[in-house]
Amino acid sequence: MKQQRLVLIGNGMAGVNVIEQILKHNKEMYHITIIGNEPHPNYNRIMLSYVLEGSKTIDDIVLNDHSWYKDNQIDLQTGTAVTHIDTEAKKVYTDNGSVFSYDKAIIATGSQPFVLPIPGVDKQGVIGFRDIQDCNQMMEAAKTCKKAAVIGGGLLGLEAAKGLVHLGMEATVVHLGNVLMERQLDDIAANMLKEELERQGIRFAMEKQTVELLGDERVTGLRFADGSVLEVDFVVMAVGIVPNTSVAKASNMEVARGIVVNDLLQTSAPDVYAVGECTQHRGLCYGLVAPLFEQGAILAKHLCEIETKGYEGSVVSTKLKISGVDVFSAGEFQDQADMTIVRMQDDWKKIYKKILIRDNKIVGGILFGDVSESARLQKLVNTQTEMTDEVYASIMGGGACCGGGNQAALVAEMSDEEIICGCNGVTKGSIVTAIKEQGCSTVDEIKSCTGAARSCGGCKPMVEQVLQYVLGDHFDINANKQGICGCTTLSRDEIVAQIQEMGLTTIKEVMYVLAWKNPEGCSKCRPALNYYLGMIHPTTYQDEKASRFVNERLNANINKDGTYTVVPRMYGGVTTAEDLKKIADVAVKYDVKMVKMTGGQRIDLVGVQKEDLPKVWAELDMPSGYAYAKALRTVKTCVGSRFCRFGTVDSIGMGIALEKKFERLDMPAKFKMAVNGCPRNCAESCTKDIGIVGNDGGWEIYVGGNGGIKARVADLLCKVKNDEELIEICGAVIQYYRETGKYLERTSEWVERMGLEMIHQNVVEDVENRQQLFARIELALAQVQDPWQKVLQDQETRTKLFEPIKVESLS
Ligand SMILES: Cc1cc2nc3c(=O)[nH]c(=O)nc-3n(C[C@H](O)[C@H](O)[C@H](O)COP(=O)(O)OP(=O)(O)OC[C@H]3O[C@@H](n4cnc5c(N)ncnc54)[C@H](O)[C@@H]3O)c2cc1C
Ligand SMILES: NC(=O)c1ccc[n+]([C@@H]2O[C@H](COP(=O)([O-])OP(=O)(O)OC[C@H]3O[C@@H](n4cnc5c(N)ncnc54)[C@H](O)[C@@H]3O)[C@@H](O)[C@H]2O)c1
Ligand code: SF4
Ligand code: FES
Repeated sequence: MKQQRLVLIGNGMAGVNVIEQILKHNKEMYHITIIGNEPHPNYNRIMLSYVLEGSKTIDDIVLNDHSWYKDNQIDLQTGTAVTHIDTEAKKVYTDNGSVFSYDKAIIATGSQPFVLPIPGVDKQGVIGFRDIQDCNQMMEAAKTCKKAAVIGGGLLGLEAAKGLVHLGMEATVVHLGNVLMERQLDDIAANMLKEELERQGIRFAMEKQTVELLGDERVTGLRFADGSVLEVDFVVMAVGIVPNTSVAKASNMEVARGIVVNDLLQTSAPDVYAVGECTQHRGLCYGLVAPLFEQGAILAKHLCEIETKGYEGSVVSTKLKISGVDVFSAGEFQDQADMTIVRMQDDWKKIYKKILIRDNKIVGGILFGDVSESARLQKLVNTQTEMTDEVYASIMGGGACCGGGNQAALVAEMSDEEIICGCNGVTKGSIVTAIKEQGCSTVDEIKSCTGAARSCGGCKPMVEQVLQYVLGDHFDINANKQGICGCTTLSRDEIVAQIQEMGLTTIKEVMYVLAWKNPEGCSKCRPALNYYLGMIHPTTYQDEKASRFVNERLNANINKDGTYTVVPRMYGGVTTAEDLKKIADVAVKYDVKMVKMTGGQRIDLVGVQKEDLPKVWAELDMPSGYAYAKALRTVKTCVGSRFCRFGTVDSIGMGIALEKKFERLDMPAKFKMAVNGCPRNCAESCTKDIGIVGNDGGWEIYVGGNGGIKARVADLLCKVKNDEELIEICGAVIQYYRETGKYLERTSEWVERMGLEMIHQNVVEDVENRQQLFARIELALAQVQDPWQKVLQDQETRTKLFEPIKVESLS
């Protein structure tokens, strides 16, 4: 049979998903041309929020690279905009003069950001957030701009604001109404959300109508209807979207808000279909991916001449993609007179759950703080399931309901066409096929085979349920589990729990009792176990030097030429003429190759021979700077109130006090601090594990900053009024990190994993818990001793570790 020519206009998520499905149904039926005006191959637009937030790169979000088009003999035209279609001659015209004939055409041109019709929107520094180019522009702007306004407190605006805060900008969300995400949340959930986002550093200007963007060429501020002004140097417009209908309009097709389509996604022109955000179906335009995939599944079948029932519309659900903030909303969300509402609000744990019931059928729901049942709630809303005691118990918690059994029943009832992974449009049927025909037996295998669970991860519990449903007893939920290394399938938390519960005291014992595959362990698990055991048993554990990395064994940093670097401590970055003299004398005497200032305000003696290390340390007679250790490295300070005219507090004094207090203690990874005398932040608190800034007569405490390979701006944890509280909270944060961090996990990752809220709850709000953490860190600190003092007093260690091996001459 002769191949028909299929032209897809728009190389985005909805259109390419249709093509993927057509290729699955019938690879031979069409010769396919895809015309897209972006310069990139198809990518996952929803992941742009993660790119901005820094947890993904552009490469990570490409869905189909150029080889996919080539392998499927698809003619891809990038950077090409379609101008119009001659629907009688069946030709597609583009802005570069090329023309493509078709038998069938699909318009999938998506939407564009709505731009407020106010003066100044065309100034430099004002953008929407829709594509890779916008994302790149925001990342570039963050290098020079300081203050951003995000107009619009919907899903996009909030995700953009969080991304900008991550990039180091001060971001204010300017919102028209008095509640955020008013299309998905009721007042209670919206207020909880706002509080949480404020804690994460986002600022809000609520009930503000922007009437003008100020500035000459470049934006300098926003003027509001009430006359007030917000000074900014960058603006992101996130006030909604408008379907891209220009191609359809120029081709005389029926267009309302979107391109009008029927249940088979047919437009008013013969053989021209439309799918995705550009469409209007039964009066509705959608702005989320799940409905677009549902439309796509139907269109692909129809184009492959497979019988299908038409598209009847979708019940939408949303999940905000901001780490540490769990919000989910599905279906209806505002109380109505004809509804019964089930509501649970826990202000202490910051959890809110609401189920909306009409005629005893579940028609909507909101989850905040605990979204573990989101997939289930979504399904209940989609199928308008009857409310029962069991459903109540499983969603609201506290009941003995066996969620698993019900989940299984839910999965069994789902049709093959139902979408399990909303982000990637993966149906139950595709997952079942991947299990039955491609032998997938773990979530990871399903992920790489079908794409399910590869974006927000919200569908993972449902994917597990499908695996359980198809494989029955053969499904091993633990098969997905990644142990801390190849020697075990146990996670960090499981190992720590077992050490505590079973009272395990040595590395060997842990490996034996917990059935390590490799009885000797490996270079990954041995140092980790050494750390966990030391952290759990601070007074009794005998540190196993042999299980530490070489730098820590020798208390010095090894260089690539086999020499070592010596870094003496300089508390708070302050030194004395006497110490400088000693450093100079040692450098001359031991022929040190380089004397270098470090970024942490101290001095590196680079290029010391191994055998000279004990002598160098003895002559320096200064404390070790721990530059080799997974422990507190430096506390960087600014001049502060002692000399600086802006200084509001004694940052040097506090820096020295903190460094003396918390030095030498083992932590999961290296740890850096900084103390600043005012918000000018000369000592860069924002990139430190704990950063402290003097402000308003007190201190601000920031956590989770990192200036290294994966830069992250620290989050404001809290503000305190006095020095004692500051030291206690810092101690509690460090101990909480020591007790819950994974070995080698920096606080930047730890804060993301735990969530700022959880850390705040444990070290700030719960005063009793904070004091207990502080008591435990005091106990651990009481055991530490300068390692070089120990070595200098121990001739056996000196000989074993540092003296050259003498080779006896045989002659
Ligand atoms: C930052 C961000 C985060 C999001 N997060 C989520 C989320 O978490 N969950 C969710 O469900 N949804 C989310 N969305 C919405 C989701 O991305 C869209 O619903 C989805 O991408 C729409 O798919 P589409 O194919 O209809 O449009 P698009 O993906 O926009 O694709 C349309 C393509 O057509 C091209 N085009 C337009 N006109 C022409 C022309 N004349 N000629 C050629 N090409 C043209 C466009 O450049 C574009 O590449 C997010 C959107 C953004 C911007
Ligand atoms: N996690 C997700 O699911 C996700 C993430 C990002 C984007 N999206 C989708 O992308 C699309 C665009 O998102 P969006 O947030 O721009 O759209 P939206 O329509 O959901 O929200 C726009 C917000 O801007 C506010 N607003 C309108 N005019 C304003 C004004 N003059 N000043 C201040 N605020 C004003 C509205 O009250 C509304 O809350 C939507 O379809 C959304 O669903 C989804
Ligand atoms: S942070 Fe403030 S107090 Fe410290 S040196 Fe800079 S300007 Fe002075
Ligand atoms: S629903 Fe987001 S990854 Fe599946």
